Amino acid sequence: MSTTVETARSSVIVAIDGPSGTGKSSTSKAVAAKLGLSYLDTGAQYRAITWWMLTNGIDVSNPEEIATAAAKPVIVSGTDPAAPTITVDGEDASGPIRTQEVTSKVSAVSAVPEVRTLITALQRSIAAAATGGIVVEGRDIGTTVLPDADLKIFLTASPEARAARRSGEVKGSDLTATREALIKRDAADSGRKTSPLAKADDAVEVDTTELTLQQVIECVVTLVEGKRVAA
Ligand SMILES: Nc1ncnc2c1ncn2[C@@H]1O[C@H](COP(=O)(O)OP(=O)(O)O)[C@@H](O)[C@H]1O
Ligand SMILES: Nc1ccn([C@H]2C[C@H](O)[C@@H](COP(=O)(O)OP(=O)(O)O)O2)c(=O)n1
Repeated sequence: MSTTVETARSSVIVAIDGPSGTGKSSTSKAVAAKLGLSYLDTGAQYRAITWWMLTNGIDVSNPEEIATAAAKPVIVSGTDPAAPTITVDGEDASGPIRTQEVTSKVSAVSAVPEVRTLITALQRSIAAAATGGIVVEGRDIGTTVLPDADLKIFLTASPEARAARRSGEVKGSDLTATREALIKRDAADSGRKTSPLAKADDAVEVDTTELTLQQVIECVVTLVEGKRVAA
């Protein structure tokens, strides 16, 4: 029997954190699909609550207003890595959560402690329900959400590489502006008081600057399989 099949049958929990554009989503989805695990994009949940705030007239520059409204939207994440979904109050939010407006406001909304408490509880319940194992990606998964994860990975890459990857996704985008926006968001996410973007002490750091996506996927699959063999 191959180790891949054995791994797929274990209920391994993998936490993948890191700043924007390091390859968390692409890597997590591919690793989960390859090993038969569920997949959770926690950034999509913070984007979803931000989108709800913006479309419901909440002043997102006012943390008290955000805190008061935080429990109102019902956010549901589908965890199939081949077709991850996200709905807010039953409505498909996968498109609207990727707009520039949401991207520019998500750090402010996700810094509010009441928002984090609610979303963290949601993430833990999804991970607990994934009896076949799960790959969860975000900013504070290894440090706060799932500190007992079987494997923690912290992806990094140079700001230049990350900006080039991100601008490659949007036709006609300005590389310098993309780089500046990434650095600004990283600073906000790393500098907030409540569970900031950080590497857990026991996380394996993988610098993806000079690696292809395929190489990163293979590296993480090998690390997951290593955990399975060691267990
Ligand atoms: N190692 C890599 N080399 C080149 N491009 C990559 C690499 N990893 C990811 N990408 C590309 O960079 C973009 C951002 O990746 P993504 O997985 O969304 O990052 P994150 O979730 O960390 O923000 C995507 O278009 C993806 O295909
Ligand atoms: N676990 C998480 C995941 C995301 N966030 C916040 C901070 C991030 O800037 C936003 C958006 O995350 P997302 O992973 O979608 O960001 P990118 O794919 O890197 O653009 O959400 C968070 O605070 N904690």
